[in-house]
Amino acid sequence: MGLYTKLPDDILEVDVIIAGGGTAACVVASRLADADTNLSILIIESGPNNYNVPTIINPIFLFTHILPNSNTVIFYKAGHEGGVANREVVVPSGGVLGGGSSVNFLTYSRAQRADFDSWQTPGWSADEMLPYLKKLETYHGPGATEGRHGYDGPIHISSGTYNARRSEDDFIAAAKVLGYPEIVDIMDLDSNNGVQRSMRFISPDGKRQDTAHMYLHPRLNDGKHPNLHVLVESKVIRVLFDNKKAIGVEFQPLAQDGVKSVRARKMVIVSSGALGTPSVLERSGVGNAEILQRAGIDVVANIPGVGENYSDHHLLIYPYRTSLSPNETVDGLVSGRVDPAELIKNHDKVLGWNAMDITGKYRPTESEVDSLGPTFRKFWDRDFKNNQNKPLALMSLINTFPGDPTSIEPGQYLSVSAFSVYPYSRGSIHITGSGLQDILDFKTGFFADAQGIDIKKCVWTYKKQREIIRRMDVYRGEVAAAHPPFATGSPAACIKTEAPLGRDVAPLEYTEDDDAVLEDWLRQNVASTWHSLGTCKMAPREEGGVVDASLGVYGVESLKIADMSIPPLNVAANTNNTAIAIGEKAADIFIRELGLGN
Ligand SMILES: Cc1cc2nc3c(=O)[nH]c(=O)nc-3n(C[C@H](O)[C@H](O)[C@H](O)COP(=O)(O)OP(=O)(O)OC[C@H]3O[C@@H](n4cnc5c(N)ncnc54)[C@H](O)[C@@H]3O)c2cc1C
Repeated sequence: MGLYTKLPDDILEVDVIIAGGGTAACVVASRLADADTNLSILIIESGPNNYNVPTIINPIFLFTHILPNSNTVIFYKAGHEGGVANREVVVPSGGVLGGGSSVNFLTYSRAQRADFDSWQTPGWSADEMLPYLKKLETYHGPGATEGRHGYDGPIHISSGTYNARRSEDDFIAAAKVLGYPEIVDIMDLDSNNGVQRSMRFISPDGKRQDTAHMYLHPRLNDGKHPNLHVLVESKVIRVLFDNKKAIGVEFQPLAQDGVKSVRARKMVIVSSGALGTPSVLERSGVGNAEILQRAGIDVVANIPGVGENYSDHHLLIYPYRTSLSPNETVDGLVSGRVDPAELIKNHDKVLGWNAMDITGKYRPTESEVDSLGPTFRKFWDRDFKNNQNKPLALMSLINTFPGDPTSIEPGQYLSVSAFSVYPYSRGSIHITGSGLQDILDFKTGFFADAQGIDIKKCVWTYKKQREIIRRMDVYRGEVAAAHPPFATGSPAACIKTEAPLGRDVAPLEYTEDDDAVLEDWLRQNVASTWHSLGTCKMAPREEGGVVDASLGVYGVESLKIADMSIPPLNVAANTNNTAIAIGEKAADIFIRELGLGN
């Protein structure tokens, strides 16, 4: 099998090197390997191998990957930022073979039609991306709109082996009262403003559908791809150039002293993720000349867009007390009352669950827009009002308390993971020195937009999700410590209740003081949704672009980027599906340019 922790001495040169072995990279490598089995390909991944690791292949262990001692994610730490009450936000990102697809929360979510179209790049419109969205999947869900899904691709999309039907039905009924109907397939690019029973990156028999297991490992193991090589536990330092042509990479094996290098005859593809790719480029001399010179790097190409335009979604998770039973949440597992080894031994059906049974895309009513003030109204009218395809927020139902279980009474909890989309604020990530050990200058930009629109979106989202949950039969009050500290006596204050409030309960009223408390709390608590993107955007060079429509880096030759660095604008979706589709599209482009296959 061509998977190594130390590169064999006889591999000095290959045709194609892929720097990073994450979500998009595994797709690109596999499709290139199929197109020509003689093409030699080397993936270099900084994280460990993921093959058959129980916490990866069994969806239920999803939360373990973001624990502080995790060795499957990279924690990118930002500096102190005013928009987030001077906190240092930490953004986890995939850090294992398979990248984010191997550690993520497995929610299947597709971008909206308007999102791909907004990129305004030939070849990347929604109609042009649909074939790739279909090619990647075998869809087992209910499809409302004909022709929108694929039925013979590597990634199985299904509802998995388990769900908590009572809370699922309850949420759907509560959301309906507020004007958000159940939509059978909200992921068809065109549907919006409703809720769906979750489809997941889980096969019908309960296994995670990451791109390493579904694309790469089968080819490494089938004996038919002898020229496909994967080096793990080795970090790419930089791309090597001959004049302006990319001819290889320099890398640091984590368990060995000394820097190594390997040459690429035809192409180098950087696929280290939106937070990893910019530093690889900058250490190679491709980036903003001033930043490079400050870091002591010789400039190969002055491309000021590298590391700029960072965006994410703005996440808040709101927990609630419930009347659910132990088999309807994963609180037992998260708090250590359930033994994971027993679940595995018994092939328990719960292993194939991600504890998130509902997803949804939501827009405010016109009167809710008015309640957010005249500046918000101006932006809404300009960017959303007449484009019914664009939601303002996405929300998922999580069947657990996802924080520190010792901070709450043992019990059964529900949480809403709520994130606003299309952020106006932008951040950046840059190197400060030439080595891997030099800290990165990372700004998330969260809530930094001058007009304060991004925080208003989260104000609306907070109120909306709370109204839905208050109408659920299983609702028993908020977990007050994880909600804004509204004044005692305010109608908005958190409550405990022993009985449901009913679907027709009157909406909560928020005073100006409550709104101030809410905004302050949002700044202190907003977090990453792990949907980093945009740091090497695909756009004209004079508009801050880093790659062209064929993913070629401006100013140099034979250097490509294929990962979530390239979307110029954000998408109203969890981003894994878009990353895989980018991998599929990139592979087609590279196969054509390399003259492979037919
Ligand atoms: C905790 C978490 C939960 C998420 N939940 C969901 C979800 O439920 N649904 C959804 O749709 N999306 C989700 N996402 C987002 C989604 O998984 C990512 O957008 C997607 O995986 C990004 O793919 P990528 O190819 O751009 O980068 P990645 O998959 O992150 O791949 C980059 C790879 O490069 C490697 N690397 C970095 N630097 C170097 C270097 N210098 N040398 C060598 N290798 C390097 C990394 O280790 C990584 O494996 C989640 C992400 C995370 C982290």
